[in-house]
Amino acid sequence: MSTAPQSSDSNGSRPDTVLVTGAFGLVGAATVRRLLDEGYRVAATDLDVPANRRVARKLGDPHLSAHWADLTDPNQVDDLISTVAPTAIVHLAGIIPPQCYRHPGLSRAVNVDATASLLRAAGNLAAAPRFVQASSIAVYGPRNPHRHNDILTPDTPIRPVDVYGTHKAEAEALVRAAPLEWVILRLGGVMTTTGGLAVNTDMLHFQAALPADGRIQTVDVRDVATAFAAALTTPAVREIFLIAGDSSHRQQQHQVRDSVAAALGLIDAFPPARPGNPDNDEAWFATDWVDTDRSHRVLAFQHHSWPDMLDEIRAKVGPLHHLLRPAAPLARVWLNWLSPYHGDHRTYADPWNAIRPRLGNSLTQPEQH
Ligand SMILES: Nc1nc2c(ncn2[C@@H]2O[C@H](COP(=O)(O)OP(=O)(O)O[C@H]3O[C@H](CO)[C@@H](O)[C@H](O)[C@@H]3O)[C@@H](O)[C@H]2O)c(=O)[nH]1
Repeated sequence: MSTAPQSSDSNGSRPDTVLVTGAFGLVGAATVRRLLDEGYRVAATDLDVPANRRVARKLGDPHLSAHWADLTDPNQVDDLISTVAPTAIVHLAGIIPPQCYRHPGLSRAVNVDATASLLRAAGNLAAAPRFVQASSIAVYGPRNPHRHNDILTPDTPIRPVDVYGTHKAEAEALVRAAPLEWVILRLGGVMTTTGGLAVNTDMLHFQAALPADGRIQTVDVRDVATAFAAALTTPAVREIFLIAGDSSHRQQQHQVRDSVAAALGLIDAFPPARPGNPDNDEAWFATDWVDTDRSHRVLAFQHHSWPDMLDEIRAKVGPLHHLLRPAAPLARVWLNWLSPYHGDHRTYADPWNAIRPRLGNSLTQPEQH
């Protein structure tokens, strides 16, 4: 059905068939594209929904096979693994914020239990595949920039407090205990220049809750894909890597959304966001700047700076920019209304409590106010 992938370089053997889970999501589609471009045979699995079928059709490639499966069903996982018999697995399937807050049970089923099923089924193969796990900076928990002068490293103690970070930390523990070669990538704020970010009212509500001055290190999804591809052959196994963009990606939350909106033509569309409370270490979101020296040295993935991403967005929007510009004041009124702080005149952001009425309790650990 397909030609054999190119042979390996001197660093290690190149996996024949790579199974990518969550293959038609934001990171998944970019990773599948990258692996196909590098000559891999890719077995892509995701939920059988129209949006995923559309992405699969767009990616269409003789070296790509789509396998529709619900990974929360251990029988479907067993069938998938025995059918594909992958030589490596890139495990991206996940439920991310804010959906995981609305559906904490589903989040556990996908982010933790499905990981356990995949590891168990992979362990039953004659040759255990390498397992590359998508994790997140969220495992470190809330980060008050007024308290922490340091940046995150793989050795910074984890302290997840929300559903997402807690489930990702549990999944990491399962992967680390498994008797196979593993690599864990903890991702920063993944961004794209081509659409594909799930921007909906829940997301805008959630974004508005975040402290304006919270630190976040963004990264282009294509660079994330490069990191996952490199993790398939790196000799540095049983290691955790932090994946974020170069120093131009070290930003505050408000800078990310304001600069993307401006690049789209929606200048000043976002009402001013609230600052975080310097005296409350818990009332911050679980993002920060990270040390990428080692990950970049080993995985060589940083190629798209933040200014370059904004230039690309501007170029793609083109003349539509002029049409969007007059819409900015209207967008501002709507976004103000969507904010969880609408009509509340306190000074500081209080993200976990602010999103609770709409999205439910996002915490697994009690806050210490
Ligand atoms: N097969 C299968 N796929 C699932 C399941 N649940 C979710 N998925 C798929 O998992 C994909 C997740 O993609 P997105 O929602 O677009 O998220 P992402 O931004 O690509 O998230 C990636 O990065 C996160 C860190 O930033 C990771 O936490 C996440 O696991 C993923 O790698 C989607 O295509 C979704 O259909 C399931 O039960 N079975």
